[in-house]
Amino acid sequence: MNCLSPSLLASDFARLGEQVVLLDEAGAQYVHIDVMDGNFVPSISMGLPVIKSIRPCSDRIFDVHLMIEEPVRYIDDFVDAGADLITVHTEACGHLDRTIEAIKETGVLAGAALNPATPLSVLDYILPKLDMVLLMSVNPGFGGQKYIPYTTEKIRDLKKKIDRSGQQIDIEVDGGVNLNNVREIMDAGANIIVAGTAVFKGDIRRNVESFLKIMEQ
Ligand SMILES: O=C(CO)[C@@H](O)[C@H](O)COP(=O)(O)O
Repeated sequence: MNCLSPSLLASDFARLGEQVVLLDEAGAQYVHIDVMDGNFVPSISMGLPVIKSIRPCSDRIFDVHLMIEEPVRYIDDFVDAGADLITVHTEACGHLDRTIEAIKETGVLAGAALNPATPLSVLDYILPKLDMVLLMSVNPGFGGQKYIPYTTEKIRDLKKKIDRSGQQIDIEVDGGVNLNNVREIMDAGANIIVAGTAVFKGDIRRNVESFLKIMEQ
């Protein structure tokens, strides 16, 4: 299924709850929540209390992207706060298998994220355990960056790898996605689209509707 996951990093934090309701009403299927620790990535964004406070605003999938070192320490806390899908970075886990197992034990969906320059081979053995692979199409840490063009080839390669495995694993793409490049990204094989600036800049409802229209074609 094709899904839009607007990134709250680009939202108006003073009106966060309202904007989560608006995304839901406009039809976005996921809510993308970027958690940054100032260590794995340079920025510090939002964390557990924020997720807990917006959870009552929407029943949509809370897609929690952990850009933190050794996320295994906090899996239960993010599940308790309301995460439905937890994605950890392959580069941030000393023991990726243990971390993915810890997510799956809680019953929520498990994703692995790859920075732009990280090769797909890191997924070779772990792929069957994943519900989703997140390909970063910018270097993580900031919204509003430009899509890195070689990501499109990486999406195609990942799609082939997943098809060969015979499993149903989602491909999420995150960073610099807009109304002009989303079709190309989906044609390459992505089915979950993260968009921050392109959703929150201007008329949020109209932007979500425009994405959904292109994504259903
Ligand atoms: O994880 C990140 C950045 O680290 C992303 O989720 C961005 O927040 C996407 O923002 P845009 O590139 O769409 O503005």
